[in-house]
Parts: sequence; structure tokens; C-alpha cells
Amino acid sequence: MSVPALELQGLSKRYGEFTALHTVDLAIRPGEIFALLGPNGAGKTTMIGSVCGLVKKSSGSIRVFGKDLDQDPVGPRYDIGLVPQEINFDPFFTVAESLRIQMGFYGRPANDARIDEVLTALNLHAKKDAYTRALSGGMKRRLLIAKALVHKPRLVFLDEPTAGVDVELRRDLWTYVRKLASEGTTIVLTTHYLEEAEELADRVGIINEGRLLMVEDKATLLRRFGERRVIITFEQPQPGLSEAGKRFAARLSEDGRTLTYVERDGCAPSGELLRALYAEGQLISDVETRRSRMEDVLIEILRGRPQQAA
Ligand SMILES: Nc1ncnc2c1ncn2[C@@H]1O[C@H](COP(=O)(O)OP(=O)(O)OP(=O)(O)O)[C@@H](O)[C@H]1O
Repeated sequence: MSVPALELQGLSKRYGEFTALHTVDLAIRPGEIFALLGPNGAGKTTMIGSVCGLVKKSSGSIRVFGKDLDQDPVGPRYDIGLVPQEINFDPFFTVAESLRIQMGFYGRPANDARIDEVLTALNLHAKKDAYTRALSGGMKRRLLIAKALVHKPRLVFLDEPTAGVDVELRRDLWTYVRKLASEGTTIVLTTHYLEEAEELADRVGIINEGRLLMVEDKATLLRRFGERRVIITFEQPQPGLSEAGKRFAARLSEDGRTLTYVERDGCAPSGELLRALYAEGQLISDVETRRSRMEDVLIEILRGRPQQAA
């Protein structure tokens, strides 16, 4: 296997008596988009901060592209970009100046072509020469993202990148993140917008109370924990649940018009129920299916529902 972009082994962080991270082990593959999900206070920012040098870990090791940060705390971090949750930049520089400074900060020569490229991708080019204090909230957030990316980091952390931003920025950012990943950049994303994780991530890690509960391919996670609701509408209301409905433990609505079947992994496929209903002579006018989303999956896992067999 290729060297992980990021490897955490037994990473712990204590604040006095309180443990914010409990011996976290995690390997992020190069080029993947990894979403780290968890409720407020779960430890996501602490984990990212430990890697980026904003939080001093208590124990464990952190390797960035194979290099241990205890041995070299500076060099490997030049390969990292961080979009923090909070907006923090100097109001007295222009957009372009602050990006030039950022490149220098990361040991890269100022490169206007690169600055133009990032500003264009983030739809901020028109504000290139504006003072950062004169930007709107959404534009400031775009600049924050530009600053994290301008030095072409190989590993990018996006900590709640689209919190409080408009739909347009979210769409621009999703497009840009996908482009970066297709070019080989590794992305670690935390988000409260679960559709963002569902949309972008290759793998998902779920963290709660400082413990990494699970790491899984997104598709497997949705399949394993997710369920499909099949809603069958009859041409005529049914007086009661038919034999087929009972056999499949389906639920008839009060008005007798619709039958709901929850298809989980390992259950009979809904096609069998439909065939059984046809065999009974039931006339069906519509079949609708609804797949559970990342939000349902996350709630199930945080509630501690036992894992089903893969
Ligand atoms: N400087 C600190 N001193 C004491 N406790 C801290 C400190 N920083 C963070 N914590 C605690 O560590 C825990 C993890 O916080 P963290 O910011 O990592 O959570 P998070 O998952 O990023 O949450 P959110 O989704 O709300 O941003 C929280 O209980 C928080 O109160």
C-alpha cells in the first residue's frame, strides 16, 4: 500500500482532567476525500489542530506522507493546507497581498498565475485588489479557502468550510474540491451538512466524545446502515393487510391506500413483495422508493445501533 497521506497512531489530547481525543488510530489514503463527522464537541477540530500544529497533542504519533511530526514538526506541514472554522486575517492587506504573504509563509515563491487561478476557481477574482476588510462575509470565507489552497498543499483540511455560506459558494467549493481530489490532493473535511459528506466523501469517519467509532467507505456505510423504504400505492383502498403484506411485515396506512415496506440489508428484496401482491391480484398504481441518507446513518451509529454483517 502507498504511504498514507496522514497516519495517526494512538493520538490523544487531554485538557487537564478532560480527554478530548482518546487514542485515535487513522490512516488517510492519498487522493481520497475523507469526511470526519460527529456532533459538537466530538473532537474534530482538536484532531485537525493536532495535525496542523495548533493544538499540542498529549500522546501518540502523527505522520504526514510518512514523516513523523515529532521528528520534523515543520517540513511536513508545508504540505498541509487548513481552512479553519473562524475567519482570521489581517484587514490591512489586499486579497492578492494576503495570498502572496501566505505563499511566502509556506516557503513558496509568490506566483501571480497561481493566485489568479485560485481566485478564479473561488469566484473572487474581481476582488483581487480589494482590501480584505472591505469583503463581505461570504467573500472573506472564499479568501480563507484561497489562503489554504494557494500554496498547492498535498493534504487539505476543510473544517466546516461551508458553515453559513450561500448555495453558490457551496457549489463552487464542491466543484473545486472534486477537481483537487482528481488531481491527487488529499482532502479531510468536517461538516455539519451531511449532504456535503454524502456528496463528496469517498470514506467517512465517525467520531464522538473523542473516540473514532467507525471508518468506512461511504457507499458501504450507506448500504449497511441505510435502509430503503418502498411505498406501494394501491388503485383501491385495502380493507386490511393482505397475506403477502403480513408475510413481509409491511405496514398498511390508515386509509388503506399505501403499503410501506422497509428493506434493510439481508431482508427479502421488495421485488418479491411486489410479485406476491400481483399474485394476490392487487392492483398497484405507484411504487416509490426512498433511500435513507447520511443523516439517518449518523443518528443510528451515534445511538449505538449494533453493526449488521457486511
Ligand atoms: N482549550 C481547551 N481547553 C479545554 N477544553 C477544550 C479546549 N479546546 C477544546 N476543548 C474541548 O474538547 C472537546 C472537543 O472540542 P472540538 O473543538 O475538537 O470539537 P469539534 O468536534 O470540533 O466540535 P464542533 O463541531 O462544535 O466544532 C470539547 O469538549 C471542547 O470543549
